[in-house]
Amino acid sequence: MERNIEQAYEAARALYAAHGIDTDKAIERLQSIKISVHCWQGDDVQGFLFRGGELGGGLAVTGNYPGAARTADELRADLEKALSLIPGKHKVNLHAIYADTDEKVDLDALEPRHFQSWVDWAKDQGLGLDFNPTCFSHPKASDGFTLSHPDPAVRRFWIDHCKASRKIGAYFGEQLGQTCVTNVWIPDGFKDAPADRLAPRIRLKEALDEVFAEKIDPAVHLDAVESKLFGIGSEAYVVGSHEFYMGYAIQKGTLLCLDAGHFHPTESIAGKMSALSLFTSGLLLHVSRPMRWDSDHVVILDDETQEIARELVRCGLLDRTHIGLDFFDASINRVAAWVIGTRSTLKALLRAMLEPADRLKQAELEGDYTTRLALTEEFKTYPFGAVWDYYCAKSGVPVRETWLDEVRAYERDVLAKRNG
Ligand SMILES: C[C@H](O)[C@H](O)[C@@H](O)C(=O)CO
Ligand SMILES: [Mn+2]
Repeated sequence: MERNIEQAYEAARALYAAHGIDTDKAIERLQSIKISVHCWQGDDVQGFLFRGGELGGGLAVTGNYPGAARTADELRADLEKALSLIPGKHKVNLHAIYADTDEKVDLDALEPRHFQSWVDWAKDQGLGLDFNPTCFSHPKASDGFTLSHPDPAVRRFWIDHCKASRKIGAYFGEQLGQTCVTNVWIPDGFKDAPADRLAPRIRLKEALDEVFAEKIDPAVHLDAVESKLFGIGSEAYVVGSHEFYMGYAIQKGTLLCLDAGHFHPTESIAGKMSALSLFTSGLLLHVSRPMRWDSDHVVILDDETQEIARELVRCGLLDRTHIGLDFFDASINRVAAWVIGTRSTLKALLRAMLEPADRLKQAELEGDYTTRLALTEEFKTYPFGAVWDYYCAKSGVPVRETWLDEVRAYERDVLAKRNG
């Protein structure tokens, strides 16, 4: 390790130690945290099952940066490159459309064997896997409804797909010895004001009950449900709203997924976590960056991400929260997008671990809001960057922006050679 990195770390360690904050312990803790890195940033949510099809479900990816992965091998190579530039051991989050098979198989007939190459790769790389049924970008979802569809035959198809997805998730968990979270998100909703808000929700509840009917060992597999306020084409009404899934998760014991882009623009998921922790079995986060709407921008170290990390640390939620990423930006290098989003999320967590949380809570209890505000502000310029640099160096990944050179070299040698 470079001497100046060590020296800066020693100075930072002393500054934090003066407040009773152990930087070595914070690093150790950060090292144990797994971020679930979403595969779909690598190919603009295309997948491999129905290549060339339109992206559905009201999702939109803008940009035409060259080098998107076209095959599972390319996507894995890109993920490997990104993960080699991120400290720690993490998970990869797959959607069902990322099945790696030559068979012509529809979503309702998917089996674990269609994902064997992913499992072998994850084993080899020491990674965990998470999973998602893909309830969009399919002819049976073209009218905007899946699990809550009024036609029982269409509903049946999506129920069977979600059941198949849980089996695949359970296989991941068994094979990899790491709990797999399978998250159900559906786009169902109306563009304009519905005449009946209740009936689709009754159908969705019944469909989910059937999907989750088979019990799976929670050590290998956990279910999550993800709400959304609105989507493109479902501006007026979304069947799986926050209230719907909050109720469902609490009643049925599934994880509740909070996507940072799925609420009103001024509504923060950080503000919800403490309350939900009292009533849910756990949370899944989709850390994302909405800009004016659910635009899925790459996560950065902004106030919202910092506040999410703070809540995880200060409320002691790290052990029961699964942290996933969800963004897709095709206007920049896609490997860089993963690196920026994941490193920023980890930085936010480290920074939160290096705050004088006990002191702040004590000041608050005593009604000393002056100290609370003063310390909060002063700690923003404490040298957490020196601790982060040291952690990166110690983990054998590039320090500061030097990772970009590696991405540029990969772009030149690999990504630029892909066309079509
Ligand atoms: C690919 C989607 O982003 C993802 O499945 C879902 O989590 C979502 O956030 C939809 O807006
Ligand atoms: Mn999401």
